[in-house]
Amino acid sequence: MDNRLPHEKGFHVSWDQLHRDARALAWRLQGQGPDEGQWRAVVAITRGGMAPAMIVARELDIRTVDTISVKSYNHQTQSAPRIIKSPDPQVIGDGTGILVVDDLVDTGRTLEVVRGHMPKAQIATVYAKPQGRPQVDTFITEVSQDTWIFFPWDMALQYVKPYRGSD
Ligand SMILES: O=P(O)(O)OC[C@H]1O[C@H](OP(=O)(O)OP(=O)(O)O)[C@H](O)[C@@H]1O
Ligand code: HPA
Ligand SMILES: [Mg+2]
Repeated sequence: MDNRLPHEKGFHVSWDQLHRDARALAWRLQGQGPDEGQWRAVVAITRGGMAPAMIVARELDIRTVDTISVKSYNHQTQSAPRIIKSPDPQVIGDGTGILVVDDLVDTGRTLEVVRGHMPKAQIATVYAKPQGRPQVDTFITEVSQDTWIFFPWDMALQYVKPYRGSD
């Protein structure tokens, strides 16, 4: 057990679970926006933030949705994050009234870059690891730092061998 690689400690999230957790995030966020509880727009951090951002925008009735693309991981290896697509500056301004949504925060480096771009935005993720927690304003479920979260868009159903048996 202890000789497993860190990413082999897996937290596997189904579409159903993701939908439930993103809805729980929307429930937690409702009424917290700066303008009578509402936000002007949602900005999804692509690509993983797009599914939860859609669900949150639907629940909170936010019709303006933009994206920011931050590239840092190649599979499970991280390099210096950089913005490869910015949201419309006329929509986001300094981030006031903007709700930024991502699937998870791990080291927090992605959100650090996003915060630099929109200092006044509120940042929400569905899942959070301890190292990245200070970068998030609102999240739903915390998982340990040595757990790798597997999302439904990265998985497929497949046969699993029984614990006992010849093959
Ligand atoms: O807190 P950090 O250590 O910076 O990691 C968190 C980020 O890493 C993943 O995105 P990734 O860069 O893999 O791109 P993707 O969303 O397109 O899969 C995840 O969706 C977060 O955006
Ligand atoms: O645990 C994770 N799962 C998927 N993508 C990620 N990007 C950083 N950490 C993770
Ligand atoms: Mg991402």
